[in-house]
Amino acid sequence: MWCSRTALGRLRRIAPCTVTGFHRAMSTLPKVYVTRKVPPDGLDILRESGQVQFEMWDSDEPVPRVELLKKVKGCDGILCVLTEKIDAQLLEAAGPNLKVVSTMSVGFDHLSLDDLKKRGIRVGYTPDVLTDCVAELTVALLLATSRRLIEATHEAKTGGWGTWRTSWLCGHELANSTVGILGLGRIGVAIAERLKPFKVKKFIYTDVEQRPELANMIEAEYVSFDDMAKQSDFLAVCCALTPETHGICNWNLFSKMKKNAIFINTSRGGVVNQEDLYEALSTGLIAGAGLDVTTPEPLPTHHPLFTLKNCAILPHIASASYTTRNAMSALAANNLLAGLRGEPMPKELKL
Ligand SMILES: O=C(O)[C@H](O)CO
Repeated sequence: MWCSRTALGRLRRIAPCTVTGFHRAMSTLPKVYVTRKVPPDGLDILRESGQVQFEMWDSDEPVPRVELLKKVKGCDGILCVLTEKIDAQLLEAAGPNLKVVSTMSVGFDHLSLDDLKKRGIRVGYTPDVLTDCVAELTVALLLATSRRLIEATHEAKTGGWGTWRTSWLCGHELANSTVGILGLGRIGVAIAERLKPFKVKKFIYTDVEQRPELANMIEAEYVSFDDMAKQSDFLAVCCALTPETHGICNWNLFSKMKKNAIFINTSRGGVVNQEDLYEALSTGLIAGAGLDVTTPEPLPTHHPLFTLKNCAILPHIASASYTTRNAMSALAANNLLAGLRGEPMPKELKL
């Protein structure tokens, strides 16, 4: 249950899947469209601010594109989630009033930054508030993959559990291992901090440049991309999806990795070439993969990756705790309001 002082019931429902703020009648206030039912803390902030009139797509399903294009017309601000493409077409539909786009996500690959910049539209996002939650899930996924937990519970439930056997369901342990981090930021550091007590021998990282301040926090050594591939027993992908990182985890990477290596991705599916990953997993080139993100999402149930025992797939839940999702919605609302007031946002993306 969401931790909230204000339930959606306190908002006025005017049509299926649409909720408006109390201030809608005061038509001089900036107009905002909220593209998804967001957790209550953010809604409370918008409503109690008295600074905006807002309308929300009151559903857990994405707003249809046609509806979205209609609804953003004339808006001063948009509060969106990662499933909405904020591109030239949408900005054109919104028109010249649009000043702020606030996304309830740390990732921003769904935003066309060039088009936003060209139009002088400011962008808010939600880093930091989800770091602990994402790091926690990444560690859980890494352990579930390396110790084959999903396979093991399946065996136990479906009669595969015979007598105790010497090498049945053996996996790989963290003690004395080398953990590689692809893209060292706040989340990479938080993952390493959580893994350290498991007696990891060495942390290494690679990035477009060295990050000494962050690296010092976890005593991580900077290595080249190839060396990270060659040395890592566990490789955690933590980089943002950009044109530079698109498909960066491909055959070139997997073919250099150790046979016992475990590949973990909780960033974006687009950084991985999934055909190459399938090949690497199915031929034993690497030992296993844990994915919280895929392309597309949802990944169709007939996708070949689902047939592999050594591939654990989660439905993009890294930030899914009640506390974190509420904090993300509150930060997204505060970013939006600050942007509309023309003030610095708590977390603004520099364009
Ligand atoms: O970008 C984000 O915020 C995550 O992927 C979803 O929590």
